[in-house]
Amino acid sequence: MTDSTNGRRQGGAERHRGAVTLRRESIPPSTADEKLLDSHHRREWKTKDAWRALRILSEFVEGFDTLADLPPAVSVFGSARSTPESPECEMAADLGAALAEAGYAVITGGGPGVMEAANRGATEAGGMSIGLGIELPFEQGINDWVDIGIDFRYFFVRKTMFVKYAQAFVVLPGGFGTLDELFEAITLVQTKKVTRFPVILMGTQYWSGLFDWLKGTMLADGKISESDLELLRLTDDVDEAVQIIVDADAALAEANGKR
Ligand SMILES: C/C(=C\CNc1ncnc2c1ncn2[C@@H]1O[C@H](COP(=O)(O)O)[C@@H](O)[C@H]1O)CO
Repeated sequence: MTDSTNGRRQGGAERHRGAVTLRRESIPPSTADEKLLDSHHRREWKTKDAWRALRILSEFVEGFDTLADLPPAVSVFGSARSTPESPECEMAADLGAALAEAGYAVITGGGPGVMEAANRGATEAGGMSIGLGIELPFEQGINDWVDIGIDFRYFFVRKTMFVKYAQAFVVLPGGFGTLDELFEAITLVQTKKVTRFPVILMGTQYWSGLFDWLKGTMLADGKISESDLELLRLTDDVDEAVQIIVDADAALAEANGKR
């Protein structure tokens, strides 16, 4: 690690474990998630897992405590690898700004690519920008456009926060991580574990192959129903995406008022 001209160390690899920041030789070879889920270390189950449960609990407490006062929010997902000039990052920045202007906080994974673009759009438009980071072997730290950032050790604790504090999910082009978040959300809505809320796919060309497969194979083979497919909305239009969310909010408020 070299020293920069202002006397501060240049940034290098960094790992975040809850409140703890680890650098250089202190970075462990594995993550907390890996240690929890690894079935090769059976002998640790008796001695370590009970303590891990307390750590998991503390992550829930930290998340609930920090996010409890958020205004209505939308979780935005997408690739960690997209470059700032990519069409999906431009769309994410526009979306972040439009959501902020409509009064929604924007929640992302706090990483680079689409996440950073959405956080940037929200911040530049004067909105609230949230980043829920995750400890990963190749993590890059929470992006600079996040106003409130939390670093999680455990994926499942972080995912609870994405769902609990969001009025809607918007999913832009991405890889496995994005698909995981998309299908978790849609499964929670399908099984009525959460109140029906919009799950919007943006980047119609990117998603069309998947959508066609869901319709032509999954639906055709009876593995999902027509109403399940209708849970997904597709658009490239930022204003339409925001309108879907606003309308769903209004419908929910009316339904709650009638109860
Ligand atoms: C891959 C690189 C950095 C990874 N950093 C991440 N930081 C925060 N959140 C992440 C990161 N990588 C994945 N995620 C989560 O999954 C989704 C994106 O995954 P995908 O596989 O790229 O689609 C995203 O929404 C995050 O919640 C260095 O380039």
